[in-house]
Amino acid sequence: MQAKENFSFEYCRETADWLQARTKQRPRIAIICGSGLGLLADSLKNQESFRYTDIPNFPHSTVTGHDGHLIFGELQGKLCVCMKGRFHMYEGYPLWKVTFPIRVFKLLGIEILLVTNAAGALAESFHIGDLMIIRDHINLLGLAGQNPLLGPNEERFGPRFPALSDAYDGKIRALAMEVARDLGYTSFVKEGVYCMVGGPNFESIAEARLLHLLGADAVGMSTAAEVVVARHCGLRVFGVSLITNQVTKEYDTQEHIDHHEVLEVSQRRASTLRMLLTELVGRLEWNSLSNSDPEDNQTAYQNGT
Ligand SMILES: O=P(O)(O)O[C@H]1O[C@H](CO)[C@@H](O)[C@H]1O
Ligand SMILES: Nc1nc2[nH]cnc2c(=O)[nH]1
Repeated sequence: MQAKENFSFEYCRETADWLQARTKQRPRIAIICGSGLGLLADSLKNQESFRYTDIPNFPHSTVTGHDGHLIFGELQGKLCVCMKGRFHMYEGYPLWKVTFPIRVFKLLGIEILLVTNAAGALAESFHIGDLMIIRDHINLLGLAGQNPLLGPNEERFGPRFPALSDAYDGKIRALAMEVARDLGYTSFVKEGVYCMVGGPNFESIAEARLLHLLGADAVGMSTAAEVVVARHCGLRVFGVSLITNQVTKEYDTQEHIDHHEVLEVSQRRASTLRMLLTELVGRLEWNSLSNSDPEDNQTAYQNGT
């Protein structure tokens, strides 16, 4: 149990206010770029960029492939805020800090969170370079008691006991599949279950076999904790994993995954992932996804109000 430090509403508010005092952009979509996947952030138009080290209360990126900038801008005419680099528990951050930006996003008016990550394949049918739309997750840390929502519940964000049975938005997943079909991506866009482990080591053979037996199709060291916090505060979530490696499940192999290989594949496939997400963002229709009207915020920004 965290004793002293934790999320507080005021702490998140301070960060959100700091950002809103420095940009007139009022996005409703937030995107988290996984390892080596920052290309998407670079393609935002009318960018306003903030270094994590300058943002009050924000953790700092320490991992190669996680640049450490929060970028506001437009994608397909829609205002977005993009984390070019995320935080992981293995960096030494408690999970409430790993997921701190999600609650800041909520206070910024974000309604939809798009998460990306690099992940290793456990399913035999997955290949390096595939994109896995996340249907569900196994939050291994959460099951073991390491949850970002530990501690007193902040009712202004959400309920004590949030449901997670519909964590990954069905409508957005269906739309993404439609986009994949239209782009001719169906041969390498799959759906599956992502498992979050703590890292930083990659899996032993026995661990890989266990995770596969548990129903995981891909494994990584992020995302599920972010999604727990996002769902707690009512954000709609879409997630996609880029399969950067096969997780070894056999003892007679000489293969050894390393982070350079993960980054090499991420960077090689980043433009494909960017295409899928750009097209998806372009097709997100607020009316069919939520009850509120995005025009309010878009107009406010365009008028400079
Ligand atoms: O999940 P993202 O941030 O994409 O990064 C993945 O890549 C790193 C391992 O190479 C780990 O941090 C793993 O979680
Ligand atoms: N835990 C884990 N994280 C990854 N991130 C990218 N590939 C992997 C992997 O094989 N295992």
